[in-house]
Amino acid sequence: MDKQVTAAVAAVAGTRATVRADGDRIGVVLDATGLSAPERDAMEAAVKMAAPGARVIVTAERQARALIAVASGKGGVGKSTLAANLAIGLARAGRRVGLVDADIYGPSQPRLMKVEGTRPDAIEKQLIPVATPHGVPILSMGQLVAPDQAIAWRGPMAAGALGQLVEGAWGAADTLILDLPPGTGDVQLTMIQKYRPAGAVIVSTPQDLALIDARRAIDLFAKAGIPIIGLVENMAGYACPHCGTVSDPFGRGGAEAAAAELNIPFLGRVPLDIAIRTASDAGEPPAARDDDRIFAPIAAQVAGWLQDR
Ligand SMILES: Nc1ncnc2c1ncn2[C@@H]1O[C@H](COP(=O)(O)OP(=O)(O)OP(=O)(O)O)[C@@H](O)[C@H]1O
Repeated sequence: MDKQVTAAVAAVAGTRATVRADGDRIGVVLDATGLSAPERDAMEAAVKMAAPGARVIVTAERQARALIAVASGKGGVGKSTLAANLAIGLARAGRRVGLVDADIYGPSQPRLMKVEGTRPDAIEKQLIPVATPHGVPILSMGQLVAPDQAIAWRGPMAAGALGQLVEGAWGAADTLILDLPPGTGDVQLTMIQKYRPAGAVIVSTPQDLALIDARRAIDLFAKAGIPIIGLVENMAGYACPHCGTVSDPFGRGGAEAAAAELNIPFLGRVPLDIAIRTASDAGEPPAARDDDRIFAPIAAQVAGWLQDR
């Protein structure tokens, strides 16, 4: 296909346009979801200019897009790591996934997804998600502010910026993973109420304290009427970097027992493994590897949940 035409169309319509061969003509499918009639007409005209003679089809159905919140009761438990790996795992399981990094206090998805330093373009103020090498486009708070700038936003500002991310030009994505800020304060509650995720995945470490925090996170979703998809126990057991043996310095089974007690599904354990940290820091989350046996089963359960709901 004519690469120049594809590039010219992308320049005016971003990810809203899909260019394909249509017999001996070129066909462009334009997703006008969310555009006003004048905006849609203007974009259609621009695409026709960019691809003279092409058949342009404008679609505007609302995508049935499921938003999945990844949350934790406190910071540093591996919520962002899980969100990145879950997004990649779901994409590998056949879903069209986008990743929204709403962690205003420590947006780390650009690094995890290997697009550090990128900034999203915008069309008519709508942000265009940034493609990543892992097949999961992202929009991150980290792309909207300088990396070393402390983000101490008040609730309404944070919610406004998050709106721009969630309402980006996600095109055909059927699933959005939302990496929430840690904690259970007003910022989180506002976000949950405003964007009403289809379900939530809670991340906790095995320690009692983290579990108490996790219970608070579960409570927050329960209050808002959002179903809990399940609990993931991170840093569960220590994987020896030399022999691979997993030991349990913090005990074993606490999170699983807590999940049973709270009547929510237990989605699995992720060991504390230096390889997970180094791979994630290098922008190569383990879920992107064919031999991943840790995140794939967790993603499969979330995919199953999405299918059955
Ligand atoms: N299972 C694991 N094994 C080893 N290191 C891990 C594991 N999970 C997360 N980490 C590391 O722990 C650190 C914190 O993880 P991460 O940023 O995902 O946590 P978070 O809960 O999102 O934190 P924050 O509160 O800053 O948003 C990172 O350096 C990450 O690479």
